[in-house]
Amino acid sequence: MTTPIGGKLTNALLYLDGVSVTFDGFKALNSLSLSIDQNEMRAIIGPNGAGKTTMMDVITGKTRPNVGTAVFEGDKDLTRLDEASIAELGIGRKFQTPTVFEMHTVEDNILLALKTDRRPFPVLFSKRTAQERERVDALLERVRLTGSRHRKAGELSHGQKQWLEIGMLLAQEPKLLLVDEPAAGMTDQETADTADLLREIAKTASVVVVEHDMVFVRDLGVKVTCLHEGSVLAEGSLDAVSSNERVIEVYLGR
Ligand SMILES: Nc1ncnc2c1ncn2[C@@H]1O[C@H](COP(=O)(O)OP(=O)(O)OP(=O)(O)O)[C@@H](O)[C@H]1O
Repeated sequence: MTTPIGGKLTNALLYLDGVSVTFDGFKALNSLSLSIDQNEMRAIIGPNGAGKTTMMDVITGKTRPNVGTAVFEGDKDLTRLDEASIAELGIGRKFQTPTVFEMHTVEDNILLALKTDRRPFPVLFSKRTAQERERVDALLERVRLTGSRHRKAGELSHGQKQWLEIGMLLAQEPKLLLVDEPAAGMTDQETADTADLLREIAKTASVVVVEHDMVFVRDLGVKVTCLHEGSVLAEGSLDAVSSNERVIEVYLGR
């Protein structure tokens, strides 16, 4: 463990140390240690079953580690908080499949996600404040959906639905955004736009992206962590990680 800094365990935004999760005797995470800085974007790669999803589950409180440290902002023990409290701290998670309100318009989806009274009736039928309108406009612009604001979310392309859901998560003003395989099923153009979008988001929040698409990971241009059998196999630039013999052996292939 590091020395406490001003009463905090670490200056990192997210700090995992020695985290293990065992399912029926099988170690899905095996003494995993990982640290994400403020405004850092990190790409997580690794073969199927490496523990990527389980790691996200630990961070969001869905799964409790058997042992280990998981701390947010230096002093918030994620292993003692439930999922709702962790979301409230500012940790947002984007699952692989987009979940938007298909029958509502794009802008109403964003409005529903704003950090205000989120019950559908007051949100959709009460008068919107000028401030809310401004926030919705800014979020739509950010996720490249201004031109589609009046369309039903169900009519959007797969890539646009992913952006809409990212916009809904941004409406919650996360400090850390966890994103699971955002490029899966996207066109090349959508994939490139998504890399741009995530880089923009990383100017104001930290982002952890789990991804198998190496072209996309290269485009992100960030530090990469390769997981294998529940712990970190290699970490560094994509060039360094992808030329690591063990990474080639267990993941990238020859
Ligand atoms: N609830 C569970 N019960 C039993 N085993 C589980 C459970 N969740 C995950 N596992 C096992 O733990 C290991 C790690 O799984 P995990 O889903 O975290 O890997 P992953 O890196 O996300 O893989 P993928 O790339 O396929 O999504 C796998 O072998 C998986 O079968």
